[in-house]
Amino acid sequence: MREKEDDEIVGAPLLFETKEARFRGAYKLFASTILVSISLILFYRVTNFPTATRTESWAWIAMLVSEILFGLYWIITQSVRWRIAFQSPSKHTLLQRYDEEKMPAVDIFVCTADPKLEPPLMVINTILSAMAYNYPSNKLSVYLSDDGGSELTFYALFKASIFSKHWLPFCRKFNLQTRSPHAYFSALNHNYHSHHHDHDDDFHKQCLFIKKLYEEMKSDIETTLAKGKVAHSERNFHKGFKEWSSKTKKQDHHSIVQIIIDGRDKNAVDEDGIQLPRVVYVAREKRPNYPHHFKAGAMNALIRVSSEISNGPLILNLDCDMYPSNADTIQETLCFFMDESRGQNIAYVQFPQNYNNLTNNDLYASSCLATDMIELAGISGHGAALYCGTGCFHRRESLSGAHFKDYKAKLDHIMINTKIEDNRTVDELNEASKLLATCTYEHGTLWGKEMGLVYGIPVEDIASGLAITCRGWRSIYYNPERKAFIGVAPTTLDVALVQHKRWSEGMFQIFLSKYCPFIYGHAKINIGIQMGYCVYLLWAPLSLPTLSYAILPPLCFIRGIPLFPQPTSLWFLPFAYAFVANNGYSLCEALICGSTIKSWLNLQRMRFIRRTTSYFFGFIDTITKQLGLSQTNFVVTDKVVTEDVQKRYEKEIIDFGGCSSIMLTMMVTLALLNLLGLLVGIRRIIMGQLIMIIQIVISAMIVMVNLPVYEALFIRSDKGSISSNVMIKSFVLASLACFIATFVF
Ligand SMILES: O=c1ccn([C@@H]2O[C@H](COP(=O)(O)OP(=O)(O)O[C@H]3O[C@H](CO)[C@@H](O)[C@H](O)[C@H]3O)[C@@H](O)[C@H]2O)c(=O)[nH]1
Ligand SMILES: [Mn+2]
Repeated sequence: MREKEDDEIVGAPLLFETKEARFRGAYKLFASTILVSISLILFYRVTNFPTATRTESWAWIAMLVSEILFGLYWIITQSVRWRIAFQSPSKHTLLQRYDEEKMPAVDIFVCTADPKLEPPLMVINTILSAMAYNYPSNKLSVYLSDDGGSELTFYALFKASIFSKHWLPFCRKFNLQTRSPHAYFSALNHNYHSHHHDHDDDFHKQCLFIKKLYEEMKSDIETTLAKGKVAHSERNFHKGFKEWSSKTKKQDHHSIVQIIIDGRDKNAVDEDGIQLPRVVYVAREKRPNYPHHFKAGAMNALIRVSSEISNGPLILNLDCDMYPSNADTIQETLCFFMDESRGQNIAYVQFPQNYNNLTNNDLYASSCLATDMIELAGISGHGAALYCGTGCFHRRESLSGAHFKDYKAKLDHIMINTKIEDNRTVDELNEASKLLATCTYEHGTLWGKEMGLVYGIPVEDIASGLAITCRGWRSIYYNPERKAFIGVAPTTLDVALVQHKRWSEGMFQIFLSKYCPFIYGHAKINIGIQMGYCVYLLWAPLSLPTLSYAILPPLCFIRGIPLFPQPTSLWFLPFAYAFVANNGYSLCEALICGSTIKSWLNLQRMRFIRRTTSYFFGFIDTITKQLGLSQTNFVVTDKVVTEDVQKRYEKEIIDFGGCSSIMLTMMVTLALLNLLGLLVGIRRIIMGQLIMIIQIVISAMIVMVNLPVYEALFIRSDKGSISSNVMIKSFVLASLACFIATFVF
């Protein structure tokens, strides 16, 4: 019987196809020329070592070390450009081959951490779009993990569960693609007339009605939020509110599990009489003396709680600010997992992160187009994907810690639903689940080590993905034409830098920990994957060569020390080539990926600022943590913006407001130093010291990138500009550096 089934599948269309990018040969040729120029640069450094003064020798050594580091990093980045793989799933083949009965149940996890930083309205928009997936609702369960332990969030979720009774039928009836009410209504406001339902009277009426319901819910939630507590009259509508008392605090409360919509309840239906998906609120127990392991802890509690309630074999993990924006994503993803010949060893399918609030030229370079279209697909070419914490579908088994070989031994079926009929009441299920979400539950277990997400690293996602890959699983990166998930990008420099500091720090921590891909992955994953991971893990140390390139050239101008060859010398060529080829290539890559020249320039600015601030302080903090001087933290990014900030953001004016003063001081000091260097350098060139030309170009580039910094220092006076306090500090520091360079060394 079994054989016959296999026979039928042989020769049948595949559920997904993998294609490799073209022109790889040409690229390899081009990359080799850069490699040659890098080697020549290093050769030049070693053979032309200056011995005249000690200062000169030290400066030279610093340049040599920086160039070695840049060179090594460049080699690492080649791994993700070697074998770029694009995936194309075939939803139609899937639907032809499997009927709904055979499809696996999907548990969707949404994490939120604080009702002030992450507005409940945003959270429920994500929940509502997840509930509205075009998928049999008896197979969908949506879990909200609330690390804020807030009744305000619970209230919003409860309200959303009522609104969903209208929203879901509406989405179905008019086959909406965007199923986040907020996103849908905002888009509708912008281009109502271009909407194809324009003349449809029925649509028009219903749309107005639903919109009114949404507005009412929104205003209820906002009023409650403003009051800071749920009104007495409202509390009577759900017994779940009893879980909160005046003593409940964010970091000190018992575990709360409330099934708000019970997927088995025949009365839990929408306006069309169709079953609603299950909705569960979870706030794991928090106590002051117990570490809660941030998002990783929340995810692990959800894995356990959901296994008790629905136990879907597939898990979709979302941040509260990432809403599903394509109703068919689950089916597309199933093409990978359910492919008969290649699906069994896939642990997870990761989608890229997209944002709906980017400015025309992506002011803070949040979109990472080249990363999404090329680099991540480049790791995929080696058979793995980076798990990025959101927009990722996991096989429950692999996420929970199974090794592929054990899994294979256990079952050779494609995803099957293992949940057996459960006759327990909602209250019984709530109580049973609560026990899985207590502070002590994990004591003496392998949770956070070999089971679930890994603890102790602020980018729990990357480390966990790596651990899963090393357990023998493959993973897929899929970047579909129509965006699958859309989130919120930072709208101030501060948030952008804090986020990158956490990332660079967490990733470097992975590199230094036992999870270092070269060691942990040795003999388990191929070298392409090991290197691919390191493209990101090494952001923090990359700050050091960047800083020396930003500091030494201007200081050496002042002293009159040349660091690069004469423009008339042949040695000038490899430097010039490496510079032009790298930047030219990066620009082409960006343009091919659909970016504009201006966005590319913004990316260069943000890269410079990130490397010299976020990554540098990330580096320092990682080192102090290694020495045991401080502890891991997870600074949740603020997703709320004031009108003032929003206006500046829309006008693409950099908002320096709120920036940590140490990061700002660093930024301004470097900007001033290079401005000064440039002026002195120009004087030297005029005096005929042509040898300074490369140094001048470097400083000139840094000055160009920093134009908005000078503007914020000397011209602007709005709230997003730089305070005089920081300006004075930076002036003193920059002058001190010049003074030391001139007189001390
Ligand atoms: O104690 C915590 C802290 C955070 N979160 C949630 O984690 C998510 C990510 O937090 P956010 O502040 O938005 O961080 P980002 O920098 O935007 O997140 C990126 O980086 C994180 C790792 O640093 C990944 O976990 C995320 O998926 C990825 O989107 C949010 O949904 C939070 O609610 C928790 O549930 N509990
Ligand atoms: Mn986020």
